[in-house]
Amino acid sequence: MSEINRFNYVLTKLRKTSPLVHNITNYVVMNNTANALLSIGASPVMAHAIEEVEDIVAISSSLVINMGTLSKNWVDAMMLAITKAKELNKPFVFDPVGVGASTYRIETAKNIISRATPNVIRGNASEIMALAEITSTTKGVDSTVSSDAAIAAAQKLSKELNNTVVISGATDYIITQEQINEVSDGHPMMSKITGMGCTATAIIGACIAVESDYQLASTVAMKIMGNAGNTAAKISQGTGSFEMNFLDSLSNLKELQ
Ligand SMILES: Nc1ncnc2c1ncn2[C@@H]1O[C@H](COP(=O)(O)OP(=O)(O)OP(=O)(O)O)[C@@H](O)[C@H]1O
Ligand SMILES: Cc1ncsc1CCO
Ligand SMILES: [Mg+2]
Repeated sequence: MSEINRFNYVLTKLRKTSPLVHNITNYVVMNNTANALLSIGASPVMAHAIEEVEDIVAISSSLVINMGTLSKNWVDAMMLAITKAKELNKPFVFDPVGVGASTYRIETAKNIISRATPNVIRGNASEIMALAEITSTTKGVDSTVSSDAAIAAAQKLSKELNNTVVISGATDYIITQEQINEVSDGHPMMSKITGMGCTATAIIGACIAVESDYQLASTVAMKIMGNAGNTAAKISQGTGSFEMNFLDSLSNLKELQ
């Protein structure tokens, strides 16, 4: 099977099975993320109450942990959810939003990773470099370095954790010890709308729910982002219409190119 056919096979599986994806994510992006998951054909649930996260993990096909807007109760809920996901063998993806920007984020990211290894980690270049404890200049939640600058950091992380590490940017790198996949689709406008990275992570969550080759699943997710971004950019006047057109493009995406 050609590479693009393998990608489309994963997309078809996603649309056919419509997996329930459990998100513990941030206040900023919660609505966009849920709509993006629905648009691509997955079924989102946003749930962070300590009282219910274990039950929600149990009925979901994957878990997305995003540390965009942290506070104590949310972190406690994340830890419970991660433990349950590992116990039940459900895949989980981690988005270390803004790690490096504060001691709290650094400590929380460390605690999350040591609770159980995320099957996939997706961040921008600054975040991946900070996570790999390589000197970085994280400024808030946006990246200050290009994605290729973080490749060595991602390889180090992936080797230590034996997982898939995704660096997003103009070119996305989807990295394991064995292989580096690259996706260069997409449009610069994508970095001008908040939460596009969080959407990428959530779509990785949807793909790992249906494909157990997590590097392949993550590559498909970044292709989905890139294809929809390309299509949306062609018909958008600016970032506002781009955001709306991006959802249209996700829902109308027939086949990955
Ligand atoms: N210059 C660019 N050209 C093409 N695609 C891009 C560009 N910059 C970002 N993207 C795409 O935008 C999406 C988000 O990546 P980005 O690295 O901006 O995430 P992020 O910094 O974590 O975003 P956020 O924290 O706002 O959610 C990815 O799918 C990536 O491929
Ligand atoms: C802007 C912002 N601040 C915390 S989370 C978030 C969404 C992008 O990650
Ligand atoms: Mg981000």
